[in-house]
This record gives sequence, C-alpha cells and structure tokens, in this order.
Amino acid sequence: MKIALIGYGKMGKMIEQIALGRGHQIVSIIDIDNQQDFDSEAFASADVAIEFTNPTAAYGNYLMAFAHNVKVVSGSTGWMKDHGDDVRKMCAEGGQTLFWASNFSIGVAIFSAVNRYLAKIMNGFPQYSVTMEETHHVHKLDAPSGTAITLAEEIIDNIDRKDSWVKGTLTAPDGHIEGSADCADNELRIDSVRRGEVPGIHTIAYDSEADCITITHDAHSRKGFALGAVLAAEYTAQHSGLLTISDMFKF
Ligand SMILES: NC(=O)C1=CN([C@@H]2O[C@H](COP(=O)(O)OP(=O)(O)OC[C@H]3O[C@@H](n4cnc5c(N)ncnc54)[C@H](O)[C@@H]3O)[C@@H](O)[C@H]2O)C=CC1
Ligand SMILES: O=C(O)C1=N[C@H](C(=O)O)C[C@H](O)C1
Repeated sequence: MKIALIGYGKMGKMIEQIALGRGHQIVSIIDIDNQQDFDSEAFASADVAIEFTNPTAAYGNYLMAFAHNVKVVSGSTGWMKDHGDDVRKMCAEGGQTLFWASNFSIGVAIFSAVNRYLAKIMNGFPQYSVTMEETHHVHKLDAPSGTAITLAEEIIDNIDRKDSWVKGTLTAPDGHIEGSADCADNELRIDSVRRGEVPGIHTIAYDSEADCITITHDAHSRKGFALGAVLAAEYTAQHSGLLTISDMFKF
C-alpha cells in the first residue's frame, strides 16, 4: 500500500518504521516546512495519509488531504471540540474518509471494553466515587489527553450518576499543581500530570470507604500506538466514511 505521512515527529517516524516493516511504501512525507508537497503527484498517489501533528494543525491537514481525494488516518488530539461537527459532515455527506482514534493501541481498545463494563457494574454500587488520572510527557500540548476524554465519555454513557466530565488538577513538570479537585456529584473529574518522557498512563479509580478498585493502562513506548495506526491505514484502504477503533476491533 502507498502511504503518505503528515507530521514527521515522534509518531510519524515510528509509523514509518512499522509501515516499511509490513511491506508498505512511504510515497510522501509532509511536515511544517514543506506544505507545498500536498500539491505533488506523490501525495495524490497515496492510498492513505497517516496524520499525527498537533491540535491546531490537524483539521487543516484533513482539508488538504480531502482536497486531493486522499483518505486520512489521524491520531492528532485536541481538535474535536472546534471541528468535530464539520468533519463528521464531510465524511457523512461529502464522501470523505477519516479514521480517527484518540488512542490506536490494541491495549487501550481492550482497556476501553473493561472500562465500559466496569462502569455498567458500578450502577449497582453508588458507594463508589469515580475519578480519572492521565500522565504524559512534558511536551504534550493538550490536557486532558484525548484518550482520557474518550474513556470519560464511555463512563458517562454507561454510569447513571455522571453526565459530564471536568478538568481537575494539572501537575506541571516542576511539581506545581494548577486547577481544582472540586467537582459536582454529576461530574467526572480528570486530573492530568506532565512528567518526564512518559508515553501515556491512564488510571480510572473507583473509591469507597471500604476499598478502592483501579484499572490502569500504561504504555511502555509509542510502538503500540504506531502499529495500531498502520493497521488502521490497512483497514481504511478498504473502507470509507468516518471510521474508528470499534469498526476495526469488534469486541
Ligand atoms: N491517537 C494516538 O494513538 C496517539 C496520538 N498522539 C497525538 O499525535 C500528535 C502528534 O504526536 P507526536 O508525534 O508525539 O508529536 P511531535 O511533536 O513529536 O510531532 C508532531 C510533528 O508534526 C509537525 N507539524 C506541526 N504542524 C504541522 C503541519 N501544519 N503540517 C504538518 N506537520 C506539522 C511537527 O513539525 C512535528 O514534526 C499529538 O496530537 C498527540 O497527542 C500521539 C501518540 C498516540
Ligand atoms: O500526546 C501523546 O503522546 C499521546 N496522545 C494521545 C492522547 O492524547 O490520548 C494518545 C497517547 O496517550 C499519547
């Protein structure tokens, strides 16, 4: 398969290695300093473009790829609040294809199934209060992480006593804590920690007077995210519309 990379940072480089290892060809690499390459024959020849940039660049990159009739797989986080409706419309009515996931790792897909199941069980046990914490490297631009937001939405969809999530505290790399741990009973608090080079840890805690139940996904490296993105590109070459992890892994 012919793959174009949009964003040649930590994820773009790891995706390149995995894609080559699976026998794919990288036909174009676009980063901030060669945006003119969107207009190249090489870019237009791609079966799928894989986009990992940042919260402000992602949407513009989708528009550029769509304008050249190239399907997109993207893991960029933090853009959904501003552009989610437009993108959904372009895929549902405009014939475009975007596979987006806040987290491409197979482990998080499994973790998410456990998360949904546990939240359902907790409807019978109101004595447990639920909170979430995500920890990432100091370079991360968005908080809470895209994965934390997705996991929070899953909890809200499955547990009757929560109907929205709120940002809680943010622990900065120097240990300084911003924000507040206060929230209303109907709100799910997400705390964020920025520390060192942590690839990504997500913990959901159900606490009661008697005990505490926690589930954690702890990524050892970015390899799992990158492999998932290449698997998604293989899937996207054969499918269209707005796609996500639950389309690819059915459990
Ligand atoms: N969904 C998932 O599984 C994962 C998502 N991410 C997300 O992916 C994004 C990228 O992560 P990293 O690769 O770690 O970041 P990074 O900072 O290492 O790389 C981003 C790259 O995008 C480039 N870039 C910036 N603006 C651009 C533009 N307009 N056009 C093309 N390239 C541009 C930068 O120059 C840089 O090379 C972040 O939003 C992060 O949250 C990261 C890991 C996994
Ligand atoms: O910025 C990162 O690094 C990551 N971003 C994604 C997120 O916001 O959830 C996925 C992963 O946790 C790494």
